[in-house]
Amino acid sequence: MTLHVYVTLVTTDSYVPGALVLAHRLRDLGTNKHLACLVTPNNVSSQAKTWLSQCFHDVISVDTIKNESTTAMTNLTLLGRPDLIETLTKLHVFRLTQYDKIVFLDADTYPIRLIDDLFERPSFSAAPDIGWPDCFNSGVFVVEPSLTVYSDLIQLASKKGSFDGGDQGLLNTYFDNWPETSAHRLPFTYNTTPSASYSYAPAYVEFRDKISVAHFIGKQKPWHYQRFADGSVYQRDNNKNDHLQLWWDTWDKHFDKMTPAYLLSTTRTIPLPHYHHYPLLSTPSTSNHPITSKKENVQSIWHDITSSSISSPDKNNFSNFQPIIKNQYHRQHYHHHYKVLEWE
Ligand SMILES: O=c1ccn([C@@H]2O[C@H](COP(=O)(O)OP(=O)(O)O[C@H]3O[C@H](CO)[C@@H](O)[C@H](O)[C@H]3O)[C@@H](O)[C@H]2O)c(=O)[nH]1
Ligand SMILES: [Mn+2]
Repeated sequence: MTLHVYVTLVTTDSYVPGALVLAHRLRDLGTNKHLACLVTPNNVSSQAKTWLSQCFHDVISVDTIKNESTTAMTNLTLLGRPDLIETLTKLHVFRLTQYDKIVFLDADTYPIRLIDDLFERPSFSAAPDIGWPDCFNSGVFVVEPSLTVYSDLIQLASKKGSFDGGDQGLLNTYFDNWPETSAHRLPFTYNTTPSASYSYAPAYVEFRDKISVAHFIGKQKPWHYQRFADGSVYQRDNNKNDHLQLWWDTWDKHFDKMTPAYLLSTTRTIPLPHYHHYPLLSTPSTSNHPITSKKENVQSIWHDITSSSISSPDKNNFSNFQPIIKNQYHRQHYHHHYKVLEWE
């Protein structure tokens, strides 16, 4: 029997919510395939591993592959994602020869429909990247593991490095004939990046019903969003993204009201999705809004939080709010991030 497996990767606790929702969603869509999650020993807590092992058939511990060269750091800075220093760990997927065929999915992907047909695609298949369609995006790919390819990739990483500092640059250098081989080119609907949909909005409207996988690329992940008391996701931009709501619907389906609180009380290291128990603190406006460019405004929001009359059992547990403000602030004003953290 051929062993077909969906594989994802978690190198930090901060991506655990993504992996949990992904596994549940794949099952909700009716797949009978095996589900596996790669985890690294350093930044994934044992609490997180327990949760993952309840959702995945296999939780496989792998070494961190860190790209610490100066060039890698420069390239990742160019990409605006210095946090992706460990994504070469994804290369371990190539050496999972205990499986015959793998559909790899980033922890920030969300299947819209059953995608088992991907296992019929040849190795190596991937979909174009929205930023440079002659490169593939490495958040979704189909592969037959091979130790030779794995060691070639490791060698390439140490000799030549990755042009973006992450796995995507390296894989595109290795599979450099990909843009010319149509059999290996998955439709963009298998790796649609709604967070970047502004680049061709009319196409997004025209083809949205054909989307198979949404991929929330970039710094802002679905589990970072605030929600209104009715559970709807709070989105600032006019470019509203329905997929975000679907992601949260899956979260709500599988994790009851008490789950996040329970998790937070047992470990404070997993930044779990912000539960909608908390209403938004203020109506969006330029002067009094969580997303603000001024330190003073952040301070005033902090004051709103600490003195608010919101009645919630966790009213005094302000640490629940803190990550949200950090994240929103980070997204808008990346360069001030560390200053703000210090200030907090
Ligand atoms: O702190 C981290 C960072 C990454 N990951 C894992 O690595 C994946 C890639 O990181 P992600 O934040 O999803 O990157 P993207 O925003 O999707 O950026 C692009 O660039 C990355 C680096 O080349 C590629 O890995 C992605 O597939 C590609 O879409 C995640 O989904 C997780 O599975 C973690 O577990 N913890
Ligand atoms: Mn991703």
